[in-house]
Amino acid sequence: MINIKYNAEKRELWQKFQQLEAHMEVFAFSSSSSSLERNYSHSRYLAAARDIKPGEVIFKEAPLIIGPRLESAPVCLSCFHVIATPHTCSNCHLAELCSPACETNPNHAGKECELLANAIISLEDFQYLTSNYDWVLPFRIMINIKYNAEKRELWQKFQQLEAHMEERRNTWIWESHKNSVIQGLQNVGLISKDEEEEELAQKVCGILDVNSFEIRSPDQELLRGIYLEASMMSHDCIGNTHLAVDKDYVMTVRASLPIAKGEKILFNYTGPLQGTECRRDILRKGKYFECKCVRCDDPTELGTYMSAIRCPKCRKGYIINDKDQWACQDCKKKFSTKMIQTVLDVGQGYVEDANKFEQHALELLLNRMSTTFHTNHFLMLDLKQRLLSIYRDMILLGSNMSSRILQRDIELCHEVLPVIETVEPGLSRLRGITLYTLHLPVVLLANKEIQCGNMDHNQFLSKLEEAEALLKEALALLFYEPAKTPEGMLAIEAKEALKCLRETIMDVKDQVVTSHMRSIQ
Ligand SMILES: C[S@@+](CC[C@H](N)C(=O)[O-])C[C@H]1O[C@@H](n2cnc3c(N)ncnc32)[C@H](O)[C@@H]1O
Repeated sequence: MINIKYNAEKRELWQKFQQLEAHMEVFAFSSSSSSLERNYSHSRYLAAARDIKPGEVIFKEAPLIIGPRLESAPVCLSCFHVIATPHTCSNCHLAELCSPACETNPNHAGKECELLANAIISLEDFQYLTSNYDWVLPFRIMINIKYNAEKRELWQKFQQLEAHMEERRNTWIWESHKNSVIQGLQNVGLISKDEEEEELAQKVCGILDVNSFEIRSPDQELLRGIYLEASMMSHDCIGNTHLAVDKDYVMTVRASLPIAKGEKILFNYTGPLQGTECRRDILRKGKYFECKCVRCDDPTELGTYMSAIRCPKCRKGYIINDKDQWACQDCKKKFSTKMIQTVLDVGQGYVEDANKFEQHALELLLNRMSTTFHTNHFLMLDLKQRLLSIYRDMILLGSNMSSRILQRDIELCHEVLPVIETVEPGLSRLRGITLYTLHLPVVLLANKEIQCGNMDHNQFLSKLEEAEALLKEALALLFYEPAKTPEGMLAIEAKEALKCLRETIMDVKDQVVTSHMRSIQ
């Protein structure tokens, strides 16, 4: 300690010493379903301690800490509801809350409130602290975990999370945290201008950036939270887990696919419907590694062609990226990354502008973009998802939709389902939502057809049974969603819809039997 740690000249050696393995926590997370392992590069990961079936709970975990994201809308620092009418805490005169009742909420009351109350700050610092949220989570980690003797063990576990300090040092993110978070912590008197304290604060920021999970507040605003065990899951662009966070922010990690004993427990750190370049970029810039999973290694993205562009030369083939070279699969013409990026940027621009488009304009755009992009291209999937959500809302609001639009709704569902099944196989929230969405036009169209006399009772019955099978499958997938989340509420709706549909099916079956009896009398 005296020669290395407290010797400013040996800062680098102290850092190297600290990075040596101490085996502090090797068995700390071991449970009956998962164990903590290390790979050849000493990076830690979770592995199955036994064979795990889809739907089985691997572990449940409460967050170590939660707080607003770096660029959050104004949320109450106590209850995380979006602030409608701001209320400044009457004790610290700094924290923005949503009501006086939130002053006593333990998320803010106590040490945090006291420290902020005693901070001597300038008007400029005050303005910064009240209009930014980036300092809140590092601040909470420091006061609640680091400076809390009862949480020494948790602080040690937190400190052992990957921070990628060397990759981040002196980069834009390092400078940005220095000018915002670190200054914020200094302003409220939590850390001094000492180099070692700044280094520690940078480490806290790095750990938060690399390991936080995005979670949703009661009104769906995104927050970030640290889950010590869950953060040990490695990434794969095809995960084998299903994560759900309930209203108390407790996370349940279930197997989404069968996981054999010894296999890694994996979670997709990015979105399932993002293209390879985009996923790799997020992982490179935010998690500091190159993904080498089977999906990233396959230029066709497991046959989905989610990043493929139509070849402007032969107009038959698709341009895909094989080992950093974009080329048409058919005519073999090569294209520069710059040109592909330009095409993507233009497409991205159209999709962003389409944010407020209504259904007709979105359909036109989708049609226009289909001359450039593969039907499963991630930009096309984005538009298709938006259309599906518009059609779902129209049906649920009781709009009178034509048979043509209902057919189109069914067609879109059938276009996106195979992609979802490939990139998020097994227990998939997205598939559950899409199956629920699909059953609606199937029922409505069948009702229209029988009313117009285009369908007999047997055909009607078989369509209703098709919708019943879709709903049953949707329910089996949405069953794991915590109540009070949008997906949990959809699961309740799906359960009700299934009950009604089964009653209708019974009635129709009675009618079929009655008409059959009549016909033979
Ligand atoms: C949330 S942490 C996971 C736990 C971490 N391995 C540890 O030892 O603390 C994320 C970090 O793990 C590593 N990692 C996760 N998945 C990876 C993968 N598929 N390939 C390479 N590194 C990975 C990266 O360093 C990444 O920044």
